[in-house]
Amino acid sequence: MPPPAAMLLLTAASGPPTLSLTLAARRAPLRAPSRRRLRALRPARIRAAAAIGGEFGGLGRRRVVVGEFIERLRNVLPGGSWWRLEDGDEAGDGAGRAEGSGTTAVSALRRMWALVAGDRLVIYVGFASLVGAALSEIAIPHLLAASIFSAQNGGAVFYRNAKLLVVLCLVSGVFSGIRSCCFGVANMILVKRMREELFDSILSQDISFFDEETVGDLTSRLGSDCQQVSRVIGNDLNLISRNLLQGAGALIYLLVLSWPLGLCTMFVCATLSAIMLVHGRFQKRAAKFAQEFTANANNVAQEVITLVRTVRVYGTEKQEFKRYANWLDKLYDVSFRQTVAYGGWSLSLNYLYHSTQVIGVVIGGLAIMSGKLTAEQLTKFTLYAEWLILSTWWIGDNWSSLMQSVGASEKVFRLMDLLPSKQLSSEGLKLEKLKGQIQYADVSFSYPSRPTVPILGGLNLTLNPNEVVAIVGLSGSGKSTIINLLLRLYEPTNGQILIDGVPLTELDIRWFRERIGFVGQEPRLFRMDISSNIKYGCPRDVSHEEVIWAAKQAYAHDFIMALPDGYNTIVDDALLSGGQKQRVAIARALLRDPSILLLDEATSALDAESEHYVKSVITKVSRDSKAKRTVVIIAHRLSTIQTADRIIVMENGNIVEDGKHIDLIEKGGLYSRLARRQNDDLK
Ligand SMILES: Nc1ncnc2c1ncn2[C@@H]1O[C@H](COP(=O)(O)OP(=O)(O)OP(=O)(O)O)[C@@H](O)[C@H]1O
Repeated sequence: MPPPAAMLLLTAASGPPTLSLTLAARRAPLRAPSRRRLRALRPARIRAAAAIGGEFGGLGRRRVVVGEFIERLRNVLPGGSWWRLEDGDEAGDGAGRAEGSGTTAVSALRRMWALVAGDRLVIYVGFASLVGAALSEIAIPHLLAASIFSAQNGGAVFYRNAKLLVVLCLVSGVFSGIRSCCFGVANMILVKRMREELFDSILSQDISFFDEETVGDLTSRLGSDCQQVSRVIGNDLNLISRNLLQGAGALIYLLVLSWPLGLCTMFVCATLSAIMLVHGRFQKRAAKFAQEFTANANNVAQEVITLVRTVRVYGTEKQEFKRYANWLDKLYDVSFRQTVAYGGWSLSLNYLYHSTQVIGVVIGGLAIMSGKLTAEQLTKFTLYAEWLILSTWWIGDNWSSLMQSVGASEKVFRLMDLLPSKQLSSEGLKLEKLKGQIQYADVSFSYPSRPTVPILGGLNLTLNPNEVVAIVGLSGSGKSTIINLLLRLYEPTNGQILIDGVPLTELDIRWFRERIGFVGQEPRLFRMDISSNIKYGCPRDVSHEEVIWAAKQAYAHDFIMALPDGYNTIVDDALLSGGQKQRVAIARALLRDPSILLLDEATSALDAESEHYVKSVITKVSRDSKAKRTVVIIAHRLSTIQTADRIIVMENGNIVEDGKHIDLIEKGGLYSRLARRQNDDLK
């Protein structure tokens, strides 16, 4: 029997099933339930008995052992605390978040239907084939028994039955093939749409959303959670419908054949269905926990692999392995309970299945002896009873799998339901020309993830068109935040930003961003060739010559030409030095020919010579009389901004000085102290 899906969740995202199962098993040897947990769960009554045992010797100790055993037994029996996943056990600390809104199977299926409704024809054909296959299959046991017993008498009836059997086998085979194919296709469509919608929803969230969500969590939702849902149509619904039809057919046949025997079988099936519902509900809850633990494990893996150089240098491999293995242990724990529950479900099935056969043979045998039933009828009964029980089993099996998928779909749908960032959905103004005047009017701001920490308090600042303004100040004083607000990555909590006199919130944000060139503190590159990295996001078509021009302006051309494939060399974040990445980012910004150029520590990773050249390029570009632009430069190295028209000095989210280099030096305030310290450092 297949392992429950939770055991494979991790695998779906990160490797072949066997590998992760082995890993999980190696990390956490079989244990049920853990002693540590049982000790924690042991009631005060037993602890008191233990104390008494200490005082009164052997008899007391034996009572404690028996008491412990009974308590353990109660915990692992159905309804015991071991099955209550929400309790403060090992699974609990990460799973508080696993508690969902309680999506029901019906509402989850309705959502899934909405995703595939565009291709409903495939599903209709699948269902039609399903009915065809089920009807032809349901007649097979009847014909089988009839053929065997007609063979005793020989002759035409036997040959007719045999011919019918062949035809039915063929028909059911063809219909089954079409059914599997159609449901498989529908399933692929479902997963594809689900991933597309989820990715689209994630991409359209406000930036503050990404301050709170982790990459591992989100990729888990896109990877393993969507994969888990992928079995819904292809497997679960398909097989549940088929077995419902076949089971109903078998039940009607049994009741017609012999109603007392039919009722007996019905009773067994009702018991199985009740167990199935309880089991399904448990699997749904467990799936949410497994999903949460998988996401946490993915988070750790993602973080550690991204920061592998830091891990290696600080020698924390073992520590990180433990952090990862800790989540695997939790995943193992919950999967272990799922497996035990599955075992209980199989045990009930086997027991009830064989009981039905025994009851059928005993009651049927008595009926044959009393002449109320023929041997042929009893054979047919046995075959259909078996069919009915197995159908119920399949329904139960797929029901629990369906519940796991519903559990996994909850978070996916919740993410899909998040409203997109307003700035992406609203149409705004497009000015005839962006002159480049920027005005911060009484702007206050706190990051949404830390709403009680004020970063800017009533900032008033006007940058004139074509002005080159440098912002300096101590680390953490809010310099980058000013740029983040201008880029509308965050919205001010108070006040507003005006561009050419128009509130930034009223402008079409795409139009505005197209006119901005931005080089961040730690520019990141996409895994594609250098030329595409330079062209990235450029709102107009650009020729290769223009790309080379921008690269030359940013002093990137020489190092690019030294790479194996020149401009066609595939690069990513790890394949270039910090200074090289910065130069590519500067080239990217210059290629846009922006009206506003924002440079946040754009020269911090450059060597002295490149910095000198890039500095002159920035000065040249910002003073280009043909292409006038407003330039905002954030810099720690004050030598890079001495020629700026204005220097703004920030301290604790406020502007404390504003003027030209020479004036600020003479003033003897924070700027001159910073400049002096840097000069002293150079001596
Ligand atoms: N996404 C964020 N969420 C919460 N707080 C943030 C976020 N980004 C920055 N901060 C906080 O806002 C404050 C100002 O940060 P900011 O990056 O604007 O400073 P800065 O002057 O540019 O610093 P540096 O010169 O070191 O880059 C800091 O205290 C920082 O911890």
